Amino acid sequence: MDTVFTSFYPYSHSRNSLPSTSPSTNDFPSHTSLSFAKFVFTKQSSLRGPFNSHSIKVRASEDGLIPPTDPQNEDFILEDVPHLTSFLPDLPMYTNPLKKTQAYAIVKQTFVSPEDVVAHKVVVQKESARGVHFRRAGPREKVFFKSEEVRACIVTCGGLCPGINTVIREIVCGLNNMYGVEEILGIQGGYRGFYSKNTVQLTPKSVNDIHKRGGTFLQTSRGGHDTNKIVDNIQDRGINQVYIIGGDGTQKGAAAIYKEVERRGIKVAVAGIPKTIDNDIVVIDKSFGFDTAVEEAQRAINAAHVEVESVENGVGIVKLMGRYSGFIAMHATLASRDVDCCLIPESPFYLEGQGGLFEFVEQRLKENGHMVIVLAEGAGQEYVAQSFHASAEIDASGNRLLLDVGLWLTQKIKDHFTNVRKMAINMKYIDPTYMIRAIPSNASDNIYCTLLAHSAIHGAMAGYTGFTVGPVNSRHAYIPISRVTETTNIVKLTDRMWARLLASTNQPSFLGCEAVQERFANKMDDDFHNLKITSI
Ligand SMILES: Nc1ncnc2c1ncn2[C@@H]1O[C@H](COP(=O)(O)OP(=O)(O)OP(=O)(O)O)[C@@H](O)[C@H]1O
Ligand SMILES: O=P(O)(O)OC[C@H]1O[C@](O)(CO)[C@@H](O)[C@@H]1O
Ligand SMILES: [Mg+2]
Repeated sequence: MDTVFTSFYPYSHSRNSLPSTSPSTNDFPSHTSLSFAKFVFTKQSSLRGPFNSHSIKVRASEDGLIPPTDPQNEDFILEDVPHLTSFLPDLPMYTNPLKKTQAYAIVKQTFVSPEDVVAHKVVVQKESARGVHFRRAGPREKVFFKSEEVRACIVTCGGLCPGINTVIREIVCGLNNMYGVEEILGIQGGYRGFYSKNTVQLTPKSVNDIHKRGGTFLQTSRGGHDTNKIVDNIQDRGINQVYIIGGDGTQKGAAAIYKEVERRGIKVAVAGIPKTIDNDIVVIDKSFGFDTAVEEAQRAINAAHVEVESVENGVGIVKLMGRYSGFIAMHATLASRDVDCCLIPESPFYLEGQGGLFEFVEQRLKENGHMVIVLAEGAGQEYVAQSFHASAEIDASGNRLLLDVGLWLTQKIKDHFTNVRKMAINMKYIDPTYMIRAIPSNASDNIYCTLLAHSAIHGAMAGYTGFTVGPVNSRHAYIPISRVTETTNIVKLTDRMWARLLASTNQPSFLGCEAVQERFANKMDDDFHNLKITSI
């Protein structure tokens, strides 16, 4: 049976208290300097997901490496992030200047222990395996950049999201105030800005109040990722820390940049900060700006409710963002209490017949005289495509462009009640799509953005690269980029949250129809997401 060894400590216990002379020699273990690292092991059969580049896989018998016998650590997995020393083994390291800064002068425990890890799953049973862990984010005692040597850049890609400007501001202010970094460049207009636009110099002064505005101070774009041109540009400009803010597509781009940097063997730390209004990035608890968007969605839902309760047989439809993941719609519905029915991409629905949407609308109109439907933009796309005979279009990044399910549903309900039921209804369709993401972040998202920015800075300064930061069970962690791009976060219909929504709205689950049941059965397995994407 294969045994998997994972490097656990960047340096051994005895080496944690390194002399404060700087630069010190690098004693980071490379993949081969196994004697410095403590290993934990697990049986390969118990592993889920791919290994990142910092996991070490060896056959004990082939390599003659016998793991320390530690029954306590059996089944403990560290999904570690790459480090610059894995391809630049002789990099010098320095004492972290943080302790000398105003902010951290009296902090009791300034540095995160290299032993600190964050558990992926916190609900366990007595007999559970210890499972997957990520390296805890935060400042390290030793850094791999001298402050005056750092030349950082920030880029924002993909769609907007509340809080992007806060992240930009806090990267600039954090680098400057905590590490004394002066050279920070803004890459304008997304990935293509690396090679097609001039950079802007970012200072704490120039970004001082950008967090009060929505959007991105640096502008954004889709498409235009050309890895070679980007890395050429990074080299030409002497950039050695790259902070990349964006969604799943952006993180894939960040992984490609990291790999090319590693191939060229240049000292450049690549840090990803996950951004997605749809909350569709896996592993992390929640994406920044999500709460703000849900809050803003309340205004649209409230408007719909006011409109429909003021007329006879009022039916309100509110369309919210959510390409493949219905989190915004689900959370906005749960928060509002004015919503009668929530339709999301993950949950199939049908219109006609017993247990269908038309029947439910009629029932609610009879009971209450009005009703509100919240609709995620990605819901029911296959029906809309059939009705409109539309061909698939994609954006510059290759994302499928969605058809307007809100308009489609509005028309379907109108037709049904006017022509079939001969019943007058008052339809109100509200489409606040961009309004919920084009606003500044709320108070809690602002704090969250600050933590993300700081975690990214500490990680890059400590020499980590090819990582994404984010909270895992409320603790910020460094997560290998590949881990957050391999799959997409979707609402699991089998989880209690969706059951809570159904229990709150008392809407039909739409499982009465045979065709839906068949699709639902397919969706229940882990491949649901892939099935969904290809089927629409
Ligand atoms: N597989 C990939 N490899 C390299 N770059 C990619 C990849 N997918 C997307 N990108 C690049 O990442 C950038 C953003 O991608 P995309 O438009 O899909 O937005 P996103 O980051 O997923 O954000 P959002 O959640 O707002 O859609 C684009 O410039 C695109 O070219
Ligand atoms: O900004 P664009 O290109 O119109 O894209 C909108 C899409 O971006 C997102 O906000 C994030 O992926 C989706 O919810 C939405 O479908
Ligand atoms: Mg995306």
